[in-house]
Amino acid sequence: MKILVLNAGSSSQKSCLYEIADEALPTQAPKPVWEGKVNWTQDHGVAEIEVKTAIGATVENSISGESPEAHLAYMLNTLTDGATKVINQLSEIDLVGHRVVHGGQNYRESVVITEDVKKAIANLSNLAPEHNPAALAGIKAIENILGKVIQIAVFDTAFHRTIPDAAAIYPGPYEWVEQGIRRYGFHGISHQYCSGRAAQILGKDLASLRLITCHLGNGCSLAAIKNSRSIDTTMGFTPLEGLMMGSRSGSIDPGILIHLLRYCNYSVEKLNDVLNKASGLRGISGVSSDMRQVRKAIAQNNTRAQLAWDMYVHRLCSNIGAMLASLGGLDALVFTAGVGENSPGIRQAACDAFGFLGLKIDQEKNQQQPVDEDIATPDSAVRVLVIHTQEDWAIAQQCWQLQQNSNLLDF
Ligand SMILES: Nc1ncnc2c1ncn2[C@@H]1O[C@H](COP(=O)(O)OP(=O)(O)O)[C@@H](O)[C@H]1O
Ligand SMILES: CC(=O)OP(=O)(O)O
Ligand SMILES: [Mg+2]
Repeated sequence: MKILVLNAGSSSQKSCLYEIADEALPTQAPKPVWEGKVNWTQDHGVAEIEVKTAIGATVENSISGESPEAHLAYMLNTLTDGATKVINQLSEIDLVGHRVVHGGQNYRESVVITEDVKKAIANLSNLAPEHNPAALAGIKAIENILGKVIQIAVFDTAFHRTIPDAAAIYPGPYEWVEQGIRRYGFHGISHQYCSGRAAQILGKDLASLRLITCHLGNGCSLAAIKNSRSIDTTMGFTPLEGLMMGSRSGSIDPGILIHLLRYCNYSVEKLNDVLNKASGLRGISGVSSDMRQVRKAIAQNNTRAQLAWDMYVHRLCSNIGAMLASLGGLDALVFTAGVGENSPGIRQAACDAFGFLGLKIDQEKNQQQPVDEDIATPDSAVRVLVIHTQEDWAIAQQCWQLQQNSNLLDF
């Protein structure tokens, strides 16, 4: 079965094609046969397109002008044409899976995308303005390019549906609960994938483990996982709550918002832009939202970059502490996503703060680009894992499973 996955971000569309046997899922993520990425981070209107295949063919191009949909069409065209051709026709694709960040109250599991589902994703765009519109654009582009193929939405909020009310409800007026103003949590596809992979690496039953998964990418969140379920997380009603992130503030005193609106001439739009795009590492360092650039600036004695690093670590540690309290103990701390997988310094700083638990990491292993590895010392009281998150594979698995359960392809 051929499953195409689209992972929409605010400034990129990543995509990959998996070929999976109809009979059974492999126990570990296979290499996608084809991977494509459209990046819109450069100048306005310029799309950088990168494509590679499992056998090493690549295509790189930048296109100026034309619509984002035309850019996606160009990327998908490389599936059937040129050096990266892996299939003869797009109609060979059986299912298309999409990462959809916000599923709200009604979508707690993966679903086949219908007109109603599209409307719901559009309505939830208010709550995930950087993410849901991009997913919807991907869904519409696929409709136009691939016609009637079955599309499936896999929600980042779904894994967190098990968070108990005491952790999920905000202490505002009770009407908020009735209006759906509660914590949903995000990065669920990644937190769930990493929890399963952690159990595999440790050779333990997932249900027996208490885990904290630290998804530290552009967006950052933690999840507390017990009995195979998410029981707490740091993101909330929107992906803005919790940790300090690349360009998002994470949690701040809501009184600041009232102050800015009342006395500082802020419009709601400006507030949204500042909190989502001009805060976090970027806002404090004044350098970049990218941890690599912040590190470089620190090496050049940039004091604001150092402050941004220190704040990031402080907030990471205090939130790990909060997850620890929800779990009542810890078997493994898991690091994943861009920063979690690639920054030994962040891992070291977070682990040092929990040395009092008897948690110890092997400094050498920590430095050596670990992938899906336990980097704790043999005598550490808590295991420490670095796991390469495979959101796209997790989405493909969900699509495969949904097809198995409901024979989608027989209709
Ligand atoms: N070698 C590295 N060292 C430190 N941080 C890194 C490194 N490589 C990537 N990153 C960080 O990872 C971030 C992107 O993480 P990623 O999980 O790919 O994000 P997303 O999927 O949210 O776009 C970058 O902004 C950068 O800060
Ligand atoms: C939900 C979220 O914050 O996603 P990302 O990290 O991809 O921006
Ligand atoms: Mg990501």
